[in-house]
Amino acid sequence: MTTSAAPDGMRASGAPVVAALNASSLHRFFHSGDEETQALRGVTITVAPGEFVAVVGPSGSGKSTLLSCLAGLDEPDGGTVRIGGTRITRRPESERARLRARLIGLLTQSGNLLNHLSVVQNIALARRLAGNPAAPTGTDPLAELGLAHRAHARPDTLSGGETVRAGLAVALANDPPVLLADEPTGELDSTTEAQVLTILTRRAHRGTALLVASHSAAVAAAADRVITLRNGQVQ
Ligand SMILES: Nc1ncnc2c1ncn2[C@@H]1O[C@H](COP(=O)(O)OP(=O)(O)OP(=O)(O)O)[C@@H](O)[C@H]1O
Repeated sequence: MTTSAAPDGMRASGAPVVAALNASSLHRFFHSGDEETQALRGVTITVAPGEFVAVVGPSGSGKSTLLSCLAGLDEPDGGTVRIGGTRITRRPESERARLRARLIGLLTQSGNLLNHLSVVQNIALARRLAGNPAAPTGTDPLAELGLAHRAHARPDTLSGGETVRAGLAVALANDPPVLLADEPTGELDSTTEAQVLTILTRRAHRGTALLVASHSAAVAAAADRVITLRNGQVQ
């Protein structure tokens, strides 16, 4: 909620508000032989700091492709992605990886935990990759996620709900301004899903911009805004 009388897109001070995440006219095509799949066809979205946006749409509508492009895991064939004003597209992979480590928390369907490391070692690795070996002050993601007692567990010994929370702890290890999650609650029962959504909502209230791709009605209900993708376009 805003109490300022400043016009849209401006702070009360007159300075422009920088979107946490801005994607402009994203296109992504895949080719296989003579077949072309237009996975993204001109997708433009903006997420403000502290906003929780759900991306919904039928299977194959482009949700995972969109998240990969937003995270800099994949390079779109056209369009631009900016995180907090910093362009992440059209850069070498090494630069995209550096920016991703610093600016984006990412939870993918394949998970973001290395099985040969404990949960706490996975968090430490995420911090080293971002060039932040020390924890951000005042944050202990494991305590926040109710997972302190599983800090030294290997990921393959965790329950489904613990695995998602451990993945979130890694994604949040550097207190990123943007958190992207692909179907984070797909494997969870409704009680555990509600717990994860409470954690995500709390994060948004602390200023993190959240973009969550999901088929779940509960995720859409918890979000501030829902974007529907169909055939690679925002409806
Ligand atoms: N690497 C790839 N090579 C070829 N086609 C791909 C590739 N990745 C995605 N696609 C195609 O792009 C389209 C969008 O796929 P995407 O995985 O983004 O959809 P989605 O909305 O995430 O689906 P789901 O909800 O089932 O996960 C689909 O037609 C898919 O088959």
